[in-house]
Amino acid sequence: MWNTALTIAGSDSSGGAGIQADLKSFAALGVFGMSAITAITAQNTCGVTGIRELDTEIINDQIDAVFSDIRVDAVKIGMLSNSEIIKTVTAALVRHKARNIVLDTVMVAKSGSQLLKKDAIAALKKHLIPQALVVTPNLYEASELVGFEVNNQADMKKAAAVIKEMGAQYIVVKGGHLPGSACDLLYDGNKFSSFANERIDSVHTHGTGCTFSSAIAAGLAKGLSVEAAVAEAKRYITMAITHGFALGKGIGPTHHFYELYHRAGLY
Ligand SMILES: Nc1ncnc2c1ncn2[C@@H]1O[C@H](COP(=O)(O)OP(=O)(O)O)[C@@H](O)[C@H]1O
Ligand SMILES: Cc1ncc(COP(=O)(O)O)c(N)n1
Repeated sequence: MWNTALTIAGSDSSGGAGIQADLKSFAALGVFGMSAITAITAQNTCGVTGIRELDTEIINDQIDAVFSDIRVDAVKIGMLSNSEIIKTVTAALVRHKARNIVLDTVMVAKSGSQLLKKDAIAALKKHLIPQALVVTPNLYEASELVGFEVNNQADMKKAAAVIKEMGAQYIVVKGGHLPGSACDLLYDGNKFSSFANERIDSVHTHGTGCTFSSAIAAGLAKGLSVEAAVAEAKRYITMAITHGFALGKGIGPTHHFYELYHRAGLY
């Protein structure tokens, strides 16, 4: 019997981030992946050259089609683009009593393009964050959510507590953009746990946030606790960045082959 995960996110034509990174991560971690596409981006390793948001009817229909037929063990949410899409996705997830929702608060691509309209941040806070089991903001996203700068571990703790108040059950503030070790902070409302790894000196980090949040969803789909799913996702993203590669002329993608290594006893 397969464990399943649904990604609700944008498409990245270059395959490094978005829906494509999510499905690759699910497959590498042994989970059957499904998708509901919110927006199509024309994108490569150098940047985003076009965005088309899908209309909310077809977004809703994709989610309904999956839930009305298939057991969904976890849901990963990525690029949502605007507040109407946020409201549609939230309503569908509530209607279907979706479990194990991992919300990656995607706002701006590493190459600089806006993937969530600024005026949609309020909708994210009001509608979707309260439905999430785990929210995974990076430093910039955490700061946009809470309204103050998040630049160090102390700020990360303060931000996690504020996001917890918004209604999420667990918060992982990602420290990938801090100098020094790559240290993420998990907060469950009571205690903080750190997940740290040596920083990998690589420019090929296109899709790291997508990969990390999908790996958490894959762990939850397989029945792991949140702590164990975050720990496994941290190992997975570290390997995926270690083996990231120069595809194209810009920021290359992470590499997804954890399960093969794992099965071969190499990791
Ligand atoms: N150079 C790096 N070396 C090791 N881990 C990294 C590196 N960059 C990011 N990470 C890790 O990748 C995950 C995604 O983080 P981050 O890059 O901060 O997110 P985002 O893609 O949303 O900006 C986190 O677990 C973070 O610690
Ligand atoms: C469709 C889509 N979703 C998410 C990201 C964020 O990924 P990154 O921050 O690595 O650019 C992206 N670039 N494209």
